[in-house]
Order: sequence, then C-alpha cells, then structure tokens
Amino acid sequence: MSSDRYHQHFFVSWDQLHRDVRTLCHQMIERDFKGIVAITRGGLIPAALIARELNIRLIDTVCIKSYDHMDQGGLDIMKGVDHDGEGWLLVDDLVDTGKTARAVRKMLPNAHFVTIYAKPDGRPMVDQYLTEVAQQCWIQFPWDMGVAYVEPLVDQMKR
Ligand SMILES: O=P(O)(O)OC[C@H]1O[C@H](OP(=O)(O)OP(=O)(O)O)[C@H](O)[C@@H]1O
Ligand SMILES: Nc1nc2[nH]cnc2c(=O)[nH]1
Ligand SMILES: [Mg+2]
Repeated sequence: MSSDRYHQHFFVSWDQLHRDVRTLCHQMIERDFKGIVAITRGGLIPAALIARELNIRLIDTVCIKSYDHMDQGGLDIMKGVDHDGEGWLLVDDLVDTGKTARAVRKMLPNAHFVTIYAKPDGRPMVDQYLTEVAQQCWIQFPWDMGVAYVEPLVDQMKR
C-alpha cells in the first residue's frame, strides 16, 4: 500500500511520548507481567520506558518489518519467541492497518498487547492503547525528526 492514503501528519515530541507512555503505565499498574516483548523497532522505545515504570527487567523482541518509510510492503518476520505470550506484555508504538499486530498476535495469542497510538482499522487488534489517531494521519515520531530553523511568518509571506 502506498503513502497516498496519508493526508495529514500527527507530530509527537519526546515529551509528549514520555507523558503518553506514563499515562498508559498508570492504567497497567495493578498488572504483574513476566516480562515485555517489544516489536522492533518502533516498540523498543516505549518498551524501555514501560520497563522503567513497571520495574520489568526481562525484555525480549519480535523482529518484524512491514514499511519502507510510508510504503507498506510484505511482512518480514526476522525473529519470533518460543512461547505463546501468557503473562507477557507485548508492546508496539502504534497500530495502523493492523497487519503487523495480526501477525504478532498469531505468534503470541495470550500476551497483553498494548500500543501508545492506534488508528481505527488496527484498534481491534490490541488489548489497550492510549491515543486514537485518524486513519489518514501519518504519526511522526521524535526519533524520525530533528530540530530545524523556521523562517518568521512575515518573511515566508514575502516569497
Ligand atoms: O498496523 P500496520 O499497518 O501493520 O503498521 C504498524 C507497524 O508499522 C510500523 O513498523 P515498521 O514496519 O514501519 O517498522 P519499524 O517499527 O522498524 O519502524 C509500526 O512501528 C508498527 O509496527
Ligand atoms: N512512523 C509511523 N510509522 C507507521 N507505520 C504505519 N503507520 C505509521 C505511522 O503513522 N507512523
Ligand atoms: Mg514497527
């Protein structure tokens, strides 16, 4: 699927991401997980922050790729795990079409699956998420952005 379907951007700063992860952790504070399975690469940063908040030291990965920047290709699963997820927390940064989540759910059907952001098509695939984002929005994460100079408005108008 191509990038044409994304008409807007939803920008997430490091601060915002950290706050969102902490809010999600508040909702999971009573849970006792054996460990975390992070879906690489996007799930790694939320997983590290969650591990700190919930004091989880055991962290594993499912290594999977489905997008080349904004273009969705076939799923490439490079590494799985040798259990069904019972008692484990499964973490990704977001769910979009739900294709990645569906494949990982098959591998770990009993894990508690959370994402920080969820779009409507993929939402049914996760057990819990924090913020819903419109389907046509591309979520821009802080690790994909940089700080740049912005011209004053009056100068932009002159061009
Ligand atoms: O719901 P879907 O349409 O399947 O999209 C969601 C997946 O896409 C992104 O990963 P991506 O494949 O871009 O790899 P990355 O995590 O390494 O950036 C994101 O981190 C999710 O894992
Ligand atoms: N960064 C980013 N990766 C994605 N992979 C699938 N959808 C998205 C998105 O909205 N943002
Ligand atoms: Mg990913």
